[in-house]
Amino acid sequence: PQYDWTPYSGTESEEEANTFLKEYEKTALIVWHDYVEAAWNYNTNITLYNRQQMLEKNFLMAQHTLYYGTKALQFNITNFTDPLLKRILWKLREMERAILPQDDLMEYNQLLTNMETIYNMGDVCSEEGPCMFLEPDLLKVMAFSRNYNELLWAWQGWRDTMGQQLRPIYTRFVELSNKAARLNGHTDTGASWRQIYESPTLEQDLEQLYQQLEPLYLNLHAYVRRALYNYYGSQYINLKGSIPAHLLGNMWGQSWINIIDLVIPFPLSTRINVTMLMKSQHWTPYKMFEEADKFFQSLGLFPVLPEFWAKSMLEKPGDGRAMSCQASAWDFYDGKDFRIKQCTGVNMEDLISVFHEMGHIQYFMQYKNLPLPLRDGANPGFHEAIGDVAALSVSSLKYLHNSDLLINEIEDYESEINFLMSIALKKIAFIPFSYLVDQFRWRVFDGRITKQFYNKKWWDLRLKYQGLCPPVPRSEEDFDPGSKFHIAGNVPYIRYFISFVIQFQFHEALCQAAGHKGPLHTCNIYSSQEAGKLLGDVMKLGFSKPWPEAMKMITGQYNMSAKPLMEYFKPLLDWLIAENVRNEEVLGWLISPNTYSGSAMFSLAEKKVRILPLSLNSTNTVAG
Ligand SMILES: C[C@H](N[C@H](C(=O)O)[C@@H]1CCCN1C(=O)[C@@H](N)CC(=O)O)C(=O)N1CCC[C@H]1C(=O)O
Ligand SMILES: [Zn+2]
Repeated sequence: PQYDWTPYSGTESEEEANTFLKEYEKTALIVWHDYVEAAWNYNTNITLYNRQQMLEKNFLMAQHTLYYGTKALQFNITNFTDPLLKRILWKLREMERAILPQDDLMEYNQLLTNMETIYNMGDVCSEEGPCMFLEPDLLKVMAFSRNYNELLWAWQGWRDTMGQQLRPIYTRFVELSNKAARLNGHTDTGASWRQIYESPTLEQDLEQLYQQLEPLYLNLHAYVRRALYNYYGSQYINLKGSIPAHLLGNMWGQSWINIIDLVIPFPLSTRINVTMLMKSQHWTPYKMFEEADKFFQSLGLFPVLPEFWAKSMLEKPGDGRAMSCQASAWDFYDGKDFRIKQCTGVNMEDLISVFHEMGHIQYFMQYKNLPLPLRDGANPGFHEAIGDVAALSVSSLKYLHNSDLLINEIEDYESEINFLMSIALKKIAFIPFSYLVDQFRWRVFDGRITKQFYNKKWWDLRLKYQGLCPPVPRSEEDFDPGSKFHIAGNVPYIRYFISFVIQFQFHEALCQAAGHKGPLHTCNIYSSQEAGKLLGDVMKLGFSKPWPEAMKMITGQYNMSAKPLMEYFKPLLDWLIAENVRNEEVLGWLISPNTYSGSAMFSLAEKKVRILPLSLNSTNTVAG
């Protein structure tokens, strides 16, 4: 497109603004599609050529964003009446990196692509055997090894590979990111990330939700710490302390589902081993995606389109190419091309991931006819929640039984607790992690965390919220946050914390619409058109209304609430409290002096042990 930089007078009418938006839309569709296509080619096949193409297309897209964003600023929208027109112009004004001077923009994109490339091509090598990539090799070790030192090898190896390389790049990246944020009128990048939620009390609201959920986490943490103590012994586990971060079955300790064999409450009762049944029934990745597609159709929602099956990458190709295996969903903004890239394995954890990604695809399809700037979730947490809401039904014993993924299901108390534990190991364990990632980044962006303390502050937050500690001393030569995809790839993370809270609100509302009777955790909304309509109507809104209105459409209330989540896990919390009382557990962990090698930093010893009134029904916490 040719850019005519003559400024508007500021007296333009709404009609002229609408003409402007039509031109914007026509050109944006082309420029965005070209960029997404190039990004897809790079992420599915990392070569120098594909990387160069992606950088070029990103640069062209940035020029387009800068031109139309600058023009959008010249309209005097205060006297406009059309709310949608005002909302779209408001959205266009946020130009993010495109506002940077060209050399800064080039550097910004180089830094970001370097971090992504390092992350996607990172591997850990040892004397014997081939080098291991993160996915699936190292993730398999973290999930299935029960050898303390083998787990440490994978955990430390990945951080050694990632940390030292990413630290200098990330430090410079933060500077440029903040420069762009300030040019866009924000104080820093974190402020511009939070603005999308349109809520002046966002941080307080989130802290309040966290406080409500903390007792659930503290009880799960104490119970799992006991189980790990029983397995690994007292020389590795301190029953009053934090848990070594590499023993939870996951590279980041964000989901504990893989150690269910060590923590299952009633080992002799119904053991859900969906993975084993999927393999014995010869499931394939393709069938896993078909299962998810069928689920959404059963709700009266859209089936995925032919392009999805033709153009997605549902398995890692066997040709040894370098690619990003982090599962992701892609909107090509042409109303028919929507894809998923996932290195899918035939197992339950990946089936849940399939539903998560297919939730994004469903959202893309539902809002595909909206003006481009409104093709987004009501807020990013909404986009993350859709697939997980479906997965809550799919994980239910009823659904698993109907799809022959569960045999001899006995609906007794013990199998109920076993079931709730399996869900809690994913959902409750994730709460503190998903909360702390952007607590860290907001502070890095606003300067409360300065670059010489990146790693210490990261571990302070990991200790404070997750009650995890590094199994070996860490120093400021390391950059452990960089071991996580979303930090290397600069993808905000608070959206997942929000999703994990609101998905239970959605689940409760959809179960009610589906006429479900009985405890929330037994609900399965499969084939409920009523539930599907609620969800579909909200997705069709896209970003056209502030998210509290979308929230009200589904749940009848405007705000986020932890109640449905607490309600869902109530039977488990009661069991956990009783179990922890019986074992005389100390809830919480010592915030002991952390010794850091290298720069020999010491943090002040805060002897803060949380002692909870362990009465059976109170779940409030009192800081000791
Ligand atoms: C496995 C999942 N992959 C992300 C997702 O699906 O959100 C990918 C990578 C980052 C963004 N993304 C997208 O696909 C976006 N295009 C979606 C959109 O359109 O907004 C992921 O990273 N998850 C899921 C649970 C927590 C987190 C994790 O694994 O830590
Ligand atoms: Zn997602």
